[in-house]
Amino acid sequence: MTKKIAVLPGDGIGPEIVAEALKVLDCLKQDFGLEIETEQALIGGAAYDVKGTPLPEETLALAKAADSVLLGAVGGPKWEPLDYSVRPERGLLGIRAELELFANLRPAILYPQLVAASTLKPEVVSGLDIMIIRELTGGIYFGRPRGRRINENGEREGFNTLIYNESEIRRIAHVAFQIAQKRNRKLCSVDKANVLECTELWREIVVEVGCEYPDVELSHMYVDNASMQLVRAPKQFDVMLTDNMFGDILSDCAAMLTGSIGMLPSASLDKNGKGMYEPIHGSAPDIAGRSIANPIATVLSLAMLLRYSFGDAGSADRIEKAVITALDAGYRTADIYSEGMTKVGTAEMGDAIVSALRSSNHLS
Ligand SMILES: NC(=O)c1ccc[n+]([C@@H]2O[C@H](COP(=O)([O-])OP(=O)(O)OC[C@H]3O[C@@H](n4cnc5c(N)ncnc54)[C@H](O)[C@@H]3O)[C@@H](O)[C@H]2O)c1
Ligand SMILES: CC(C)[C@H](C(=O)O)[C@@H](O)C(=O)O
Ligand SMILES: [Mg+2]
Repeated sequence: MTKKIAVLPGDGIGPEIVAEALKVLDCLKQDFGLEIETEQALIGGAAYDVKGTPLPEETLALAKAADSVLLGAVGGPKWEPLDYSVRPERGLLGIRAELELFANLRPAILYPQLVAASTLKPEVVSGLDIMIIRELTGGIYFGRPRGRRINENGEREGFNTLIYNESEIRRIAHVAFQIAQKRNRKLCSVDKANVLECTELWREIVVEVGCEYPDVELSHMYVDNASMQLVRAPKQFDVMLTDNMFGDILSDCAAMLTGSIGMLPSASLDKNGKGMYEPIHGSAPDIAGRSIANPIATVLSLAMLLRYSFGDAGSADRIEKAVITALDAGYRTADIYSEGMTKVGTAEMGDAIVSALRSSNHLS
């Protein structure tokens, strides 16, 4: 049966990078017979400009009705003067919450072709393959009360609430342990249990859930140390489990170990495995409209979509191999460029991936 993907390009570089992922999808449909239909809708700044809201009702309805969602990126200085409630990022947080996408999987893999682009020395980083599991619908991002007020001294105050209940921690911990079981049976839970009660509870629950997975070696690390260890000796990690805000920060940090933030895809899943897929980076306003953004994170997000939401590991593998072939051929967008390589723009990188995909069909 034909499956449907809701495509939400967003703003900034979002439409540029999503266009390349759609080229890859078209190739899979034409050359490999995939039966998938797509429908686009507005989100973020693009939606605000037309509809006055970053998450129009019809976008949410489409996302709910579709089998899966592919998203580009949202946000930028153009919308920063707006009230927080209608900023582009609100659209993204809103759709994550509405679809109950609590499990965010952010794999950080260093392709051998990009060792020179990593910020770390080859011997420290070669072979890097980490899976960061980030809780996505709770914690300080969503905790209440939140807001701004004038305090008793007449000063302005801003406040947010870091809150997790037991079941929220338990369900993301189960996801992390199950992923660890399929990988190298090593899980590091990252928290700030030495200071914050909320993450003290996090650690307690993770230990409890861990009793159900005796085959997984569980360790704990404070987030400040974890960020240092990530850039000192990242290969000590296999699966990392952490909360919403720490996961946001640690995944950007891990991205640079792989050469660029333009390389990291993500899957955000609900309890039934329905998901939304997006690169971990933002709308990159500094390079938007110049056709130089790296589309690989978005193309790899499409691969994750096919693997996790549609159970099509074959097509996902094909896309990942095509990315490797394009890198092998020396194509590099500016963010991953190193001497001797061929510098290309967003569309040329997409074309190189599509042509690698096509040739893999002729070879098979
Ligand atoms: N998922 C999302 O939609 C998402 C994620 C992060 C940030 N944002 C939003 O994006 C806006 C810009 O945020 P920011 O500048 O802090 O982070 P950003 O990730 O957009 O950009 C950070 C830096 O990385 C570069 N970069 C990002 N993606 C790239 C790509 N594919 N290829 C090459 N270079 C790339 C940018 O040019 C910039 O120099 C903000 O409004 C922020 O809230 C959105
Ligand atoms: C834009 C923002 C709301 C978002 C987040 O903090 O979750 C982004 O940084 C991400 O990593 O997906
Ligand atoms: Mg982020």
